[in-house]
Amino acid sequence: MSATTVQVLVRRLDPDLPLPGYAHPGDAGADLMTTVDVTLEPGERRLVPTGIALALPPGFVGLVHPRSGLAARHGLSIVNAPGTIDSGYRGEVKVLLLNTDREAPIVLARGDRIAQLVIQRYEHATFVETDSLDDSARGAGGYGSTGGFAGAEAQRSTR
Ligand SMILES: O=c1ccn([C@H]2C[C@H](O)[C@@H](COP(=O)(O)OP(=O)(O)OP(=O)(O)O)O2)c(=O)[nH]1
Ligand SMILES: [Mg+2]
Repeated sequence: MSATTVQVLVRRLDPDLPLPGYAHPGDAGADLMTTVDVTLEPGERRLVPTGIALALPPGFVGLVHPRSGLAARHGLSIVNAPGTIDSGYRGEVKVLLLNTDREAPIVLARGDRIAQLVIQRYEHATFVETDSLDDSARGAGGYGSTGGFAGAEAQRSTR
């Protein structure tokens, strides 16, 4: 079964690059490209233009996610992952890339696919103030209250 589709108007600010596209029919993310050549030194971050501006319909949000292949192979990430593209935003979509590698620079060329845009529906809440919240199984437990990973437990027991 394929996903439902929503029409999104796109301005190509850089007409020589293609529209965002899905690599496979079942993919959640449409790949975004850099319009510029960029070299990120180890630890460096850079706001990179994608050459597109969107008009997402009301009730939809665009989330800019890293690409896992570039993350695994080169350490390329996104500082604010996932970036939020509001439906009212008409400016250029940009990606705040980060080279997490400690040693190697990451060299990107114009047209390289640097991130992926996931388009989702969202809800707006009405925030209703109250003095007490109902009980739940989790309660106020968080930040590792259910345990960590095996290595962390082993480290603790040897201290
Ligand atoms: O990765 C991103 C994140 C955001 N934006 C654009 C679209 C978004 O609608 C706008 C504002 O983003 P956000 O609300 O995350 O940033 P802010 O720091 O809260 O800025 P603002 O005060 O403009 O809301 O910036 C991008 O192009 N790429
Ligand atoms: Mg904001």
